[in-house]
Amino acid sequence: MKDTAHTPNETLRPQEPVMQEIKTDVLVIGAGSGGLSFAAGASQMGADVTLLEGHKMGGDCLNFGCVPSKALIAAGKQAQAMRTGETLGVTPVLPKVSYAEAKRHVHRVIETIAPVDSQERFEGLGVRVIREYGRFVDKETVEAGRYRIKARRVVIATGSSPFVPPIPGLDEVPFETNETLFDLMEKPDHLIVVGGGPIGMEMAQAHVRLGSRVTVIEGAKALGKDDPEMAEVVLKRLRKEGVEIVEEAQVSRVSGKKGTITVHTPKGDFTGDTLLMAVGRKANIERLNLDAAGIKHDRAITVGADLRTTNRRVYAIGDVAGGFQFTHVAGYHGATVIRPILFGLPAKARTDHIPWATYTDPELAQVGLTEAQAVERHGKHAVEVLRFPYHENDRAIAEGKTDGLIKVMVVKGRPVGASIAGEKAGELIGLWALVLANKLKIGAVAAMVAPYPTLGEISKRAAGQYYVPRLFQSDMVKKVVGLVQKYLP
Ligand SMILES: Cc1cc2nc3c(=O)[nH]c(=O)nc-3n(C[C@H](O)[C@H](O)[C@H](O)COP(=O)(O)OP(=O)(O)OC[C@H]3O[C@@H](n4cnc5c(N)ncnc54)[C@H](O)[C@@H]3O)c2cc1C
Ligand SMILES: NC(=O)c1ccc[n+]([C@@H]2O[C@H](COP(=O)([O-])OP(=O)(O)OC[C@H]3O[C@@H](n4cnc5c(N)ncnc54)[C@H](O)[C@@H]3O)[C@@H](O)[C@H]2O)c1
Repeated sequence: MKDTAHTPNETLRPQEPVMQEIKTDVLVIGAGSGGLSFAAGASQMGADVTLLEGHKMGGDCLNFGCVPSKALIAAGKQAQAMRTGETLGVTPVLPKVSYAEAKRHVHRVIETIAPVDSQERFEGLGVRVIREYGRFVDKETVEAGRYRIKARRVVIATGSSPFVPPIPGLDEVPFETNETLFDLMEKPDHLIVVGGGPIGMEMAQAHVRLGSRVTVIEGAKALGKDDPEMAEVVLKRLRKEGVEIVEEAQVSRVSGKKGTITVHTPKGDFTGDTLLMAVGRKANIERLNLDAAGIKHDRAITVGADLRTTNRRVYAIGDVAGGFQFTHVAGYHGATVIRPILFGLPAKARTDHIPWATYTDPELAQVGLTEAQAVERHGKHAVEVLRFPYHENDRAIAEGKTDGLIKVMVVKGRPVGASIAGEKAGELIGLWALVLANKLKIGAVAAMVAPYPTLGEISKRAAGQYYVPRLFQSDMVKKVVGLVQKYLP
């Protein structure tokens, strides 16, 4: 026998990995929308940045979220365009849909965008990228694989994962989440979606358009985070396209097996061949060992408006910080913490100017307060609600996209919120996000000249409503005009 020089103890124990120490200005944990935004900015401004990613570069948005969902929605939109158009003189046809090809489109879109979020790109920017999960071992040290990292500041950007509720029977049936759905290559015959939030409704419409039967089971109200009047515009269209939407139907039990799955609710039992769970998110905090670093958390990490945790050296941004869960919010958080971390200057993240959009057709978009929130915050008498419908917009009429409306909530001449349901609502809300971000008066929008004929004119027309009672229904204005006309040469 060869070599018996080691002790018996050593033979039993695998060799300890040699820990490599790293000292860095900033350690970023998580390479999703938030972590990457921060890392790109901080490294280009001269900071020594180390970035940990345990799974895929780009995080949820690129791999399992915004990007694949919008790509699949695009396939559904194309199929729907072929089914419609009779009123425009174009004979509709029944589209031949290859679900697998639509999914290949999804994967190609991810691959096309992936280089922007890649390890190579970030290393090119000077970021030290380590492909490991990180966990705190004390207040200023994080371990990741064979690395022990000490950082002056830490940014936690570990995002969120699909929340799977403890519904009886769910552990015994196969189900999809946003992490598996985009790899499913076989078209569901009957997709049961549990959860009528943005994920559920976007995927419900994409699937019904691609030829699946779809039932959405919602425990409360579908699209319940939006203004109900605006949400109804979308729900009406989805129902018209064949999506069955069952509201106030909290799922009590799930039963069945692969291919035949039944969801039991107080409103009845619903059976399909594929189940998608889309009932919200849970923050990715389990692996972080937050207690070792003195970082307070409940379901998400506790932060103040400055995005600082209870450990003063550590910040939390994006989905893991609770609050709004959107890619643009994660990016905004990343940009916000650049100031304190790189320059030692104070910075606070605002929430009053954050827009969001749900990419159903028609789209649903919001910034600031909804009508109900504005009334609750400012009182019924202080809030003026300006409205304008799509069916009075010439471009919408020309294109046959007349479902929808805009509502703008104004307090003392300043918009505090805007809601749009209709064609390209996600694009149109940008103007109102600018207004709210800069606390502009409604007059700024009324003074804008919008090109004719554009959907964007709905914003100007809504703003114009502010002046209708003040100019067109005012006895005083009429008196002044009468007087001036009397003496004007
Ligand atoms: C189906 C779907 C559609 C969506 N559509 C939109 C949309 O259209 N528009 C929009 O604005 N938002 C959308 N979102 C939300 C958006 O994806 C998230 O808000 C965004 O990705 C959050 O970014 P983040 O940086 O906080 O986290 P993530 O993007 O989730 O990134 C976190 C990263 O951290 C990594 N990580 C976790 N723990 C550790 C650890 N301990 N160590 C190292 N790495 C770790 C993860 O692997 C992940 O890569 C959608 C979400 C879903 C699920
Ligand atoms: N277009 C976008 O920007 C976009 C798209 C998708 C997701 N997202 C982000 O991802 C987040 C998560 O989306 P989501 O749709 O999973 O969550 P969500 O929390 O917005 O909606 C989940 C829905 O599931 C319902 N629900 C919960 N438990 C249930 C049960 N047992 N039975 C029946 N219904 C139940 C809730 O009442 C709720 O309406 C969103 O809040 C959003 O921030 C954004």
